[in-house]
Amino acid sequence: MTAQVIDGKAFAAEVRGKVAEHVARLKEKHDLVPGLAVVLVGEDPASQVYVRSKGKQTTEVGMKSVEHRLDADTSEADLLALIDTLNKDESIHGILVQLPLPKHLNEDLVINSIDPAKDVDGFHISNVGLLGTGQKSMVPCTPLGCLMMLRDHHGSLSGMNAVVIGRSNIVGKPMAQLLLGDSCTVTIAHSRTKDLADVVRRADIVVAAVGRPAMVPGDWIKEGATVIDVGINRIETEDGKTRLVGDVDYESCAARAGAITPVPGGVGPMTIACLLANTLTAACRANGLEEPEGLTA
Ligand SMILES: Nc1nc(=O)c2c([nH]1)NC[C@@H]1CN(c3ccc(C(=O)N[C@@H](CCC(=O)O)C(=O)O)cc3)C=[N+]21
Repeated sequence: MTAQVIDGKAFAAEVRGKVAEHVARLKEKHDLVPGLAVVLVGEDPASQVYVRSKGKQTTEVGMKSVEHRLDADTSEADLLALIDTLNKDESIHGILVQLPLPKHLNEDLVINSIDPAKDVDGFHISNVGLLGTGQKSMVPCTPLGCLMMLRDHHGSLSGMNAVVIGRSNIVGKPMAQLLLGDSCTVTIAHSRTKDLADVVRRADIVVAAVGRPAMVPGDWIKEGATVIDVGINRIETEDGKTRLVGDVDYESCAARAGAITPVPGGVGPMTIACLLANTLTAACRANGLEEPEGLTA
């Protein structure tokens, strides 16, 4: 079998098209422009990749984009003061603080100071609790993007065996919650999981989110399974250049899977599209307006 390639780049463009349409309607009918503020502290390289396309795409769909770049040695008090200002700013509906933060800043404290209604990353403890209990929340962008691709490919996910490799708060855990919400039988595997190969071999859906280049070989994949590769690892090639690879060994996994997301061009673009979708959702909720369909969990 050769896997169908799930084109995240094309799907993300479709999602952005829907967002743009809805944004245009909000502007026309309600004179409302959704606004997204991104706060970047210091110069983490992974965050740079992300910020590059993000501001451009935000304005492309007709939303307001604000960027706050702070020095790496910014104090916690100063960062909290900025978040407080953004919380109170009615033109801002979404606030994203780029992670990781420099070590002297308490990440949990900072994230939990964001107004949960503006927490477009879905990382605030209130949103985590709402998602975990099946209530309306802001859903983390990467898992939301993965869910959209899975729903698009399969229709219903009900009863499928899903294995999530990775237990991070930003991908693994919320991904598992979303799959559970769609009635999958969910296993969360991680670095200490015994017989990981056998666990993965049972999966109809494999979501790899560990951050280790090509750590899932093709012979772990059940024939016909769907493989969602969340990893974005920059590795050095023999000729001294760098290249992006995922957490799964693409060639060997594609040879066995029914469908697979590539890296780049898979989950990454969907993450940004979902950030825009979440900002739109937040703006609608803040104004008591109908939410866009198919852009939330
Ligand atoms: N609070 C917070 N929320 C985040 O969502 C967040 C963050 N902090 N910090 C940094 C990471 C990184 N991240 C990426 C998203 C999309 C691509 C993406 O679109 N990648 C392209 C490739 C880009 C390239 O070519 O270098 C792709 O996979 O096709 C990459 C990285 C979001 N992050």
